[in-house]
Amino acid sequence: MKVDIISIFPDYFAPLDLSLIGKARTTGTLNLSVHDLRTWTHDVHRTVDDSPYGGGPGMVMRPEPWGQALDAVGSPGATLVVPSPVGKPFTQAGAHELAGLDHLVFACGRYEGIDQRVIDEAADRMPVREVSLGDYVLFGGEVAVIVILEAITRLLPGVLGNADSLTEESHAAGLLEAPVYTKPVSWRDREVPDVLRSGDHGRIARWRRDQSMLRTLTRRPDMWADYPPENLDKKDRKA
Ligand SMILES: N#Cc1c(-c2ccc3ccn(Cc4cccnc4)c3c2)n[nH]c1N
Repeated sequence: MKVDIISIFPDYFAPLDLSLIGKARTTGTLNLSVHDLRTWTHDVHRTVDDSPYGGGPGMVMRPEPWGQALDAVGSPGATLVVPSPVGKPFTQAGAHELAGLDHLVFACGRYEGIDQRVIDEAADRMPVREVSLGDYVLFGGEVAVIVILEAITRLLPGVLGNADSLTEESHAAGLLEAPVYTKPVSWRDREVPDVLRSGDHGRIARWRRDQSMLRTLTRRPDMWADYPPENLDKKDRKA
């Protein structure tokens, strides 16, 4: 997968050299490039923002640098992903959709956002996905791109050592994950549930499914209302 990120803070993405994303870059699974939007400015101050038409607080990102950046970085198979407070909520299903694409271009806005004409003009020549991480306001899109890119990269072939980690993932099945435990078996007078030490894999699977359902019911009634998701195999539908 080819990924290009355009930002006025390219150093924000230094963490993407670490851990499993860094390994995915080294192995070639992820072909990631980060670009400084100011590359496409031509004034001495390398200006990327200006005051908003119609007045109002803050500044807006100018369209010209973005237009030239997308011209330079885009490709016939590219999809533009724009983190935004007004975007569609980003979900695991959205991560799966993006993980199946060949080329993603992430546009990291700042200030009060990017001139709307950049999004509209881009949509005339490529798919555009405006996505939001949640109902809170960040300073810009960079943190969202790191989150989105991590969710996507986990789904790419060969990135997660144990492929079962993906197939057993509860979010994919519309539930929250069950609690996890490791050694020691007793810690500060708290014991690992006996079932997890029973060696009875069927019983363990049922316990984990029950815990996932209980957590989802009590913590995420919105998810519970949609459970089971349409995409769930019939074999997984039994309680
Ligand atoms: N994804 C996502 C986001 C953002 C987000 C993303 C991109 C930009 C670019 C600029 N801002 C700041 C800003 C813009 C408009 C009004 N108020 C503040 C951003 C916020 N905030 N919250 C999320 N879940």
